[in-house]
Amino acid sequence: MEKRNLYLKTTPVDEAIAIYLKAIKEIWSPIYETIPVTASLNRVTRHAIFAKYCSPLFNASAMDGIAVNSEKTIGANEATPIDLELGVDFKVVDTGDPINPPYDAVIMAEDLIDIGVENKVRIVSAASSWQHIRSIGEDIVVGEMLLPSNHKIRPIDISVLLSAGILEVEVIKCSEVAIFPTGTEIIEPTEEPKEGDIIESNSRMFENMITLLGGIPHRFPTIEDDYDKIKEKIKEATEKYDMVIVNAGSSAGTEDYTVHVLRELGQVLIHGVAIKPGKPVILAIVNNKPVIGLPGYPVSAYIGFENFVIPVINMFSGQAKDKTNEVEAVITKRLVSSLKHKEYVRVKVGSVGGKIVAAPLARGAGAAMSLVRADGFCVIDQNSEGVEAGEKVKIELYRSLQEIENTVVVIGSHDLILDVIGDMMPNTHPNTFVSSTHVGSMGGLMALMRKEAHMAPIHLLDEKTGEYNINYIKRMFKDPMALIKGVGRIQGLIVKKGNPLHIQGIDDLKNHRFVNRQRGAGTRLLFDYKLMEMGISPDEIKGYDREASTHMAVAALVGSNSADVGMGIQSAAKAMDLDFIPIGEEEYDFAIPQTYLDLPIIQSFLDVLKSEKFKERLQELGGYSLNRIGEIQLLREEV
Ligand SMILES: Nc1nc2c(c(=O)[nH]1)N[C@H]1C(S)=C(S)[C@@H](COP(=O)(O)OP(=O)(O)OC[C@H]3O[C@@H](n4cnc5c(N)ncnc54)[C@H](O)[C@@H]3O)O[C@H]1N2
Ligand code: MOO
Repeated sequence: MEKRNLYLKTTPVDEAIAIYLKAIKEIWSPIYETIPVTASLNRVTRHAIFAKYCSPLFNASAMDGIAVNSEKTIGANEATPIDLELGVDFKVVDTGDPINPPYDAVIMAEDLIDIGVENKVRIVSAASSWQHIRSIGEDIVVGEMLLPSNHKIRPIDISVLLSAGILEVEVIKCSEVAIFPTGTEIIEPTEEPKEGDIIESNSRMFENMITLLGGIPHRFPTIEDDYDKIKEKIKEATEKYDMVIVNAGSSAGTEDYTVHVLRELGQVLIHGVAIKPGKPVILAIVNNKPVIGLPGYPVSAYIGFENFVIPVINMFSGQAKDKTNEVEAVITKRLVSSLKHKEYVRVKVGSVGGKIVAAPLARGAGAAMSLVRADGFCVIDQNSEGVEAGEKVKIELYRSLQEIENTVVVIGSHDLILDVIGDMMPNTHPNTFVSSTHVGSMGGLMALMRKEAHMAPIHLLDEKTGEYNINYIKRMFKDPMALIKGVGRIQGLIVKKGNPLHIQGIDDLKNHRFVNRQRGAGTRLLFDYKLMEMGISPDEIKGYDREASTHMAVAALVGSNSADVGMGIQSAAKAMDLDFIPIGEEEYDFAIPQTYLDLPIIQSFLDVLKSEKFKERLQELGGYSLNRIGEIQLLREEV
């Protein structure tokens, strides 16, 4: 067997970065360059910059009107107006025109009275000297400091520098960063993937993160898992660039060569940091340049970049890391974390009834969508074993609090209609958003009880009455509740295209591989109801205990031949190009406390739900009936 890098010890995050930055400081000194001011946006000044010219450059009229000598206007009033003559007593000026002796004041055009005599105007109040004149140097005086050293240049700074006669500026050179994806399984996004292939995506993320930081990325083609090739490319890059990122191959796989190459070429200061995701980070110095190995999983790669690449680029550009926006929130789910690492849990954040709540998203290092969906991170310190549901936690937010407050928090059963509403809301009602988390109908009602959501989309069949939703809400809630009617959904069996196993109904499931929904999901209840009606025992269904958590997940399992059949909605089958056998129609509605009904964001949500455009989009998806959509049913009178 080939050699693996089994690393038993990981370094705490703060210690790792301190060791690394200290080592870089010893070998690095900043490089400067002089560039035109016009091209200096976001660059960082080396020295303080002082004005070469005054601004204004001369005494200038601040208004359109006439320039006068104020002495000649003394005594003017309604009873004793004064008439002034062009060329003798005044000169016509526009805003910005120079004002020179004998003139020392400007009267605005609208304060002049036309007396019908050519070249004459009348005034009925005196002008004070220097009125409506911007005097020389009023804004900027020669020699004044315009910008300090180590200042990041903004658009207004460029304008002021130019006004003060500065054409060039000495700035810190941008860091040029080489990026190397590695891995024999990695293909270009334009190639057709075969089994085992992974589409290259991380280097594009790094490239853009570097650009946002003001660096210059140089992204290279993927290097296959070949020791000598990796070695040659890294060595070459350290001769040309300020920093090198090597992606993947950082861990313990038999083809994870990065750390061995870096040990041969230079010095590996750290391999393995107490961070999750992101553990196998490598911090090295080769040829007096920092070389960072980031793990291959997208979330690990992102978090590794945030924690280790950003501090180095910021050090190079003399900048501190942007302060993260921190808020305190109540965590909606228990999070267990090991004392072995600091953990970055991605969360969705909402503001419900004056309380900020954070719902954890998928924790896997490969779950890139958790980063896309997240509003922030809940960072669990290395010395903490986790947090209990309902505990207060600190969240590093990367959306504004205002956006969070304008977001309808929807937790419950998933349906594609939530994605459609989420897509439409910000367009039809600017600055309003929908965030939806999928935990099944019962999970949604529980979240509503804990006041962690505004509404819960549910489809819960009462097995006794055959009625949907209402009884569950009445039974569970003391507070006055309402039901916003949603859609009728046709539920059925999702089977492969062409239905090769000739499945016609629940009767036919016995010999096939079934995939069920999770306990508490409405679809699961309907399935159990149907089994009961038909007198079939769950034991007779192969795969009854195999659970998927969304309709789309069920469809994906059938589509990939990992299951023969599953129960779900027609739109999921359609989206995956599968066949569908209808079993029954269910009511997918929104449970909501009555107190939230009048909130402006809920009103916007209702507007979208009732709009023609929304109905059109659902018709395109198919599988829905829309007779009562948007109707509000109050379930208990308010007390
Ligand atoms: N026995 C052990 N195995 C693993 C350990 C460990 O401690 N012992 N650590 C795990 C952890 S934690 C992580 S994180 C991963 C990181 O592994 P590598 O950095 O060596 O990365 P690969 O194995 O090459 O790839 C992981 C995954 O990411 C995909 N990938 C790689 N490059 C890209 C890219 N440019 N764009 C998109 N996706 C990429 C790759 O195909 C894999 O699926 O190791 C665990 N294993
Ligand atoms: O460090 Mo790995 O990223 O935890 O999965």
